[in-house]
Amino acid sequence: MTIPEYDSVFRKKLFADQVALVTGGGTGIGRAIAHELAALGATVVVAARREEPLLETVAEITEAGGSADHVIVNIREADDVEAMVSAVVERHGRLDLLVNNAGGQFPSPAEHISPNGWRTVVDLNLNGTFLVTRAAFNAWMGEHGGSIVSVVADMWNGFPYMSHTGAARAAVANMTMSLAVEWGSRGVRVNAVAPGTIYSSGMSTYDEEFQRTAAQQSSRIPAGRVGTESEASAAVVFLLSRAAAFITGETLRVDGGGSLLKAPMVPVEAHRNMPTYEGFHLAREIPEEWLPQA
Ligand SMILES: CCCCCCCCCCC/C=C/C(=O)SCCNC(=O)CCNC(=O)[C@H](O)C(C)(C)COP(=O)(O)OP(=O)(O)OC[C@H]1O[C@@H](n2cnc3c(N)ncnc32)[C@H](O)[C@@H]1OP(=O)(O)O
Ligand SMILES: NC(=O)C1=CN([C@@H]2O[C@H](COP(=O)(O)OP(=O)(O)OC[C@H]3O[C@@H](n4cnc5c(N)ncnc54)[C@H](OP(=O)(O)O)[C@@H]3O)[C@@H](O)[C@H]2O)C=CC1
Repeated sequence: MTIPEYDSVFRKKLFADQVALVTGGGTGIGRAIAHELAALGATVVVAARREEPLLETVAEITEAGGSADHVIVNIREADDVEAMVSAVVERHGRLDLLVNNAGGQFPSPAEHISPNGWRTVVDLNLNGTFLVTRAAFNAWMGEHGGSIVSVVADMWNGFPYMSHTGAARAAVANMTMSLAVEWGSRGVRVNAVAPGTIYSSGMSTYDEEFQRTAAQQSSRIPAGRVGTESEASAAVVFLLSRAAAFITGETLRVDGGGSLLKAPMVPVEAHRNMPTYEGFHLAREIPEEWLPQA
């Protein structure tokens, strides 16, 4: 099958002569970002643990007329990360753009997350993101400038049943602000994109029940639907580009307005387990009909 070039809204040579590293670039949102950057002239290196999806994405980009390459990495391993960034700079001579897109988690009530499960998700989404960011700065960007975008998540009102990832992504948003301040004088911009529910290929890594819950999110999104991989990619590409030259330390929500609603992602079970406080004996008692009905 012939692969058409990515139909980006941005202009063709926006990233000509620039080198981009996209972690998790073999699948889903990362793959869309890799395609879009390549269509806009960047040489793109995609990196992840599984080689097959990386090879497929590289082949697609090459077929579409772009320039791409891959590196195998586990971003949770500091040595792997150093080797990845060194390989990019050795092979391509520079590293202008970094997209920290690799990430993931599993749904679970907090009390059932094992210590190792918590550590694994925090290691991947927070520590891994830091390791890659630090390596890119030390190997190239600290001296030559650059632009970094990390993919986080809609965690502003907490992330029930994915509390590990909520904590890790909030920490990345905070780290984004710190690094924007520390590295501004080195010509490095640091931003993040927070997707809401995106119908990405990553959704099929979850079981049917989770996917059903995710599909039902449309009713609590002002846009009336979930998002596409391209919609997440466009926001990342904008923040990487010169059009965002005066934006740093920002986390841009790409969620169709979903994070503005107070409605929880999962309903609260009806219960009467939260005792009231009445410090004043003349205070009104909440009447029966205002309490949850069985
Ligand atoms: C019902 C909930 C709310 C619904 C809301 C709907 C709204 C949708 C919003 C969607 C937002 C986010 C979307 C996405 O991010 S899309 C997809 C991104 N991709 C992924 O998430 C990839 C899938 N996940 C994983 O690959 C893994 O979860 C992980 C990232 C953790 C990588 O695991 P790894 O293979 O390295 O880890 P191990 O298998 O070795 O396990 C390490 C410890 O973690 C425990 N674990 C792993 N999976 C689970 C599980 N499903 N449940 C419980 N525990 C798990 C595992 O047992 C290990 O711990 P122990 O050693 O103690 O056993
Ligand atoms: N889809 C959605 O609704 C949302 C997605 N996100 C986030 O967006 C990002 C992209 O997700 P999406 O495209 O949907 O899902 P995918 O599961 O397709 O993407 C996750 C990517 O991360 C890579 N990855 C995972 N662990 C590691 C690791 N230890 N080292 C290197 N690479 C790793 C995976 O490749 P491999 O397994 O080969 O290593 C995969 O390519 C993720 O961070 C995700 O959590 C955030 C909010 C909502």
